[in-house]
Amino acid sequence: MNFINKLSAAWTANDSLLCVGLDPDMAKLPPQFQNDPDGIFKFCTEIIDATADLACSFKPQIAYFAALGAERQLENICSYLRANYPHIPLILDAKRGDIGATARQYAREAYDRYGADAVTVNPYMGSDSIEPYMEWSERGVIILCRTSNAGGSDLQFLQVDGKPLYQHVARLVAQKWNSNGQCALVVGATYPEELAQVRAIVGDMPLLVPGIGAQGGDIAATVASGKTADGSGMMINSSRAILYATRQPGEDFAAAARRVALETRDAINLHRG
Ligand SMILES: O=c1ccn([C@@H]2O[C@H](COP(=O)(O)O)[C@@H](O)[C@H]2O)c(=O)[nH]1
Repeated sequence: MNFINKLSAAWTANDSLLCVGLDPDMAKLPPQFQNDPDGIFKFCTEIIDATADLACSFKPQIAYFAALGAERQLENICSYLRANYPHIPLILDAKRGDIGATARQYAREAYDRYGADAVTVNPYMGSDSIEPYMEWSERGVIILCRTSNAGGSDLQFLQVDGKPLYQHVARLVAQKWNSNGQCALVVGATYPEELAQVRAIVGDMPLLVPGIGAQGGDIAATVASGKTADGSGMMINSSRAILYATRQPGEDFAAAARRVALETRDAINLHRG
């Protein structure tokens, strides 16, 4: 099954637009994992087991693994996801961007090494930097459009022919790059007005929407701005707010993660119509 169909099936199966982000920060892990050479794997797989029935996707952010030399643990987490939850899309958040020959290696890393259903990429280097990913025609290519950080405005808001650059990216992807129907866009929940603009440009294209939870994006405004006519169309990501949800010392981290994932999934669903 291709990425878009798998995502659509997961929206329905789990009645969820929630993407659970896997950003394991060693300093924030429960103490039992901190000196364990397999601690990141154990932490992430417990989070996955606790939230898998509430999520439409999982999104490991590669920097949290690479910074610690923990790529092997990321490989094992991806294998675990594919073996135990093959119906839930795995999105590798890598934000890659390079010339075609190098991009092909990044695509191999995401799709072959990690077995990701989709990978995030940066559009700044243009179409030939994106084309290698398209050769994996069943996999998704998720392109940065209007990112959730304040500094995203420095370039993404530059006016080009009377429109902000992020709108040109949305139009370019929807009208040209998405010829095989495998593209999605990243649009931050912190900018609901721009999210609505992107939705108007791209029709039903899926959007990866980070920025709720720790970044403070408003769930009601996000859903109202980004949903498609059938009340879906988004993978709304929350990472730290779920991973580090314990409120009291001694509280079980996985149970706390499940509690927040459930609250978030249900808060999103309240506004889907
Ligand atoms: O515009 C973007 C693109 C990607 N991200 C990534 O999403 C998560 C957000 O984590 P939280 O803890 O929920 O804030 C993280 O992996 C970012 O690298 C983003 O935030 N904004």
